[in-house]
Amino acid sequence: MKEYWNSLASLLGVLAFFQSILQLVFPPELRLLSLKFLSRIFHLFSSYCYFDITEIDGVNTNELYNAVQIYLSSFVSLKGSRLSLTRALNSSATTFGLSNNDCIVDTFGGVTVSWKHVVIQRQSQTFAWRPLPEEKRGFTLKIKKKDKSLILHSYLDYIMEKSNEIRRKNEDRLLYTNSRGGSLDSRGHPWESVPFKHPSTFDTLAMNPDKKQEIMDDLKDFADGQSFYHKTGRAWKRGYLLYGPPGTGKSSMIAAMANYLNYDIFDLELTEVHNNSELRKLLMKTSSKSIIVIEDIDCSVNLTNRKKKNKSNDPETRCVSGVEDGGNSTITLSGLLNFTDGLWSCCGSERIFVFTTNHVEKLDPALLRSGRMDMHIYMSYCSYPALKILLKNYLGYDETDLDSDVLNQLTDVVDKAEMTPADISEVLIKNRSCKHKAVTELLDTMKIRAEGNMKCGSPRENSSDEEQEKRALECPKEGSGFEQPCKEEENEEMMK
Ligand SMILES: Nc1ncnc2c1ncn2[C@@H]1O[C@H](COP(=O)(O)OP(=O)(O)OP(=O)(O)O)[C@@H](O)[C@H]1O
Ligand SMILES: [Mg+2]
Repeated sequence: MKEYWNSLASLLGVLAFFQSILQLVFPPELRLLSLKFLSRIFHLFSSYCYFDITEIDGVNTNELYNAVQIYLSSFVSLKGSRLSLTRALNSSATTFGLSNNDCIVDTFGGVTVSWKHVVIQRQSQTFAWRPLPEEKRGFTLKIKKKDKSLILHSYLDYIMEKSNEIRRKNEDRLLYTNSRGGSLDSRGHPWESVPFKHPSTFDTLAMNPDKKQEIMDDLKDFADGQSFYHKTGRAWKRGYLLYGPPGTGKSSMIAAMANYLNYDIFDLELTEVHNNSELRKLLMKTSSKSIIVIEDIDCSVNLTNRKKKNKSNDPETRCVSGVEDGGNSTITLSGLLNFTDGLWSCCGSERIFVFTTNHVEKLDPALLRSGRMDMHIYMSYCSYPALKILLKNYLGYDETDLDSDVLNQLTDVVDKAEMTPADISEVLIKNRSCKHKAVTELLDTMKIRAEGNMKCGSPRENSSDEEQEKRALECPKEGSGFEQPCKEEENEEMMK
């Protein structure tokens, strides 16, 4: 060991000697080159090697940088002496980080490695497609040359895995939005995020318990299904279509799904996306273990002037939204389908697509076919089993807490009243300080609604939930978001 230090000291002495000679002999421009050359020689003899992990790799964010930061923050608070502390807006967790130029030592598989956080000021920008951060940040990993293969193969994978685990466990999950349109922030992200705090869970969701259990089982199977999807050659993704009247819990269901699986949510505002390539970029920037949501998909469809301009007979190339200007600034249905189904949909894994609509009959069947939307979930008006959940949630009431006569009346009227869980919640919240009053007022409201429905003829009288969807699938063009070109247009096409 002593010998080693002696030889290192003499090598450094030689380097210093050469440097002073260089300063005397060489002009300044050659000095830099010669120093680089000497440092190469030094590294050649050194038993260490170094890896730089920069925050931004070209134009993209370096996932490894983020992973290292999260991984180190999990134990840096115990080992480090000078730390940087951060807390995101609305976040409930404080994050520890290494300060500028500070080092920390870690061990993996009996091997010791050293991490250094390097922050340097970026030179003033002359021209850039997008503003870059003022600082250039990165980690330098220092390891012994002989440990290179262990560290590069196992340690970095371990860090990625560990950081994902930590992120899921400690960090608030995030709700992302693309409200900024397609523009990127200084770190190259098209999505903005806030901590996701929606309290809805499957316990609080009022719906038929069997249906609820079926959905929960399906989600669990999906989340645990890595090997199944791999074995069967399927992309590890799943699509759910939630449809039903307003206030029946579609958005609450999405929140419950995210809370159940511990996934982030990417809430895609389709009207902010200008064309297919922007849509693809947004998709590429979503992370694994996430739910990608398009709410009210029928309302994202802009039919203005579509008949005149869009003459394609192919339903999959019709315009979905945006202003048409020769095809460059529109999203086509095929673009949307590729988003959920095509090759690009497989960049990343373990992702769930959820579309919601109040009018399933307005959707193009291409969107509904299985493989795209694997499960169609009808969120219905409040049924008796769902009412029981609401009474438990808001009043703490079980069936046994209710008078048998009231119970019978509720059972009798609940379906006829066709009230949404949102309507019922309103009555219960308003009277929650007096439980008895809450129940009687709810019963009265239900009776009035049921009577009204009897008089006017309920829109649902002649069709069951499933029938509604079947009808929509059988004659999708009526009122569809993707109408057939009219006869005149068809003739024009044929003349060409
Ligand atoms: N099934 C349900 N279980 C529990 N609460 C519900 C349910 N449906 C609605 N609610 C209550 O009503 C409110 C509105 O529900 P939500 O936003 O989930 O409805 P939605 O179906 O998404 O409506 P829209 O079609 O207008 O988007 C929620 O805040 C929730 O408290
Ligand atoms: Mg909603």
